[in-house]
Amino acid sequence: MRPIIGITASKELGKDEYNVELADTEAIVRAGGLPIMLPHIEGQAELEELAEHIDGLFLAGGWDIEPTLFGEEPHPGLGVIIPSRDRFELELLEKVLEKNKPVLAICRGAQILNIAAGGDMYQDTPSQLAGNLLQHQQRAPKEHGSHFVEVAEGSLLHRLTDSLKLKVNSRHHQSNRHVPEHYLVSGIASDGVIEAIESKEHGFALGLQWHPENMARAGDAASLRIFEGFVSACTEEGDE
Ligand SMILES: NCCCC(=O)O
Repeated sequence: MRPIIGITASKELGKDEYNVELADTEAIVRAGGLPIMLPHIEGQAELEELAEHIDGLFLAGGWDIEPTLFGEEPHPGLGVIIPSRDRFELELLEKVLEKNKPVLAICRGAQILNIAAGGDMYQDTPSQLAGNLLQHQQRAPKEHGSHFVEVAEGSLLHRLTDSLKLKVNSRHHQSNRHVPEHYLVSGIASDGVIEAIESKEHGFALGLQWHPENMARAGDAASLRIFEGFVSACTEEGDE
């Protein structure tokens, strides 16, 4: 059986509808998984059942994150937030990780993964992180790899991609700041921006600041391997 992979839905401010990116569903299907969209439901019993039904969780990209979730008030550079989505993702993530089911978290998802773990983040990286930053909101096409990421040797990301240096796309203004001890920073850009984190305690809980779903669409080998590794981990978990 193909593993069922829940993709957390995105939502536009003021619109009563959910959406998911085609690139996310396509990358999961191409890797052998069955994607389903997860609306922002509430209720501990409902979330528990949802976590039980899915074989893996894909935390998709999207809007900014409510800063009080990591003990801060809003910075002037904070963008749109959708508190119902933050709440839903954090609660579901906790239940999925409790069950040691695989999690692949993209961009905003990598930030949610870190907040759930007890870390914090820059609300607006360009105005909060000193130094010469790279361009993290590329003007190149979505699938274009525009800067490099140094990958930690022996990490899950290394094993998945078989590479210690990846060229990645970049579309974010927020980023992870402090990452707790039980997580590994497994990818970093040359300006110090954290590009990948992974749990040391779970089989597969990986957060990527870039968008491999767009690069996979264009046939990028490392991105395809990330999705294949994720779906394969979801398959193994489902077979237990
Ligand atoms: N924080 C939401 C993800 C996108 C961004 O960081 O700009």
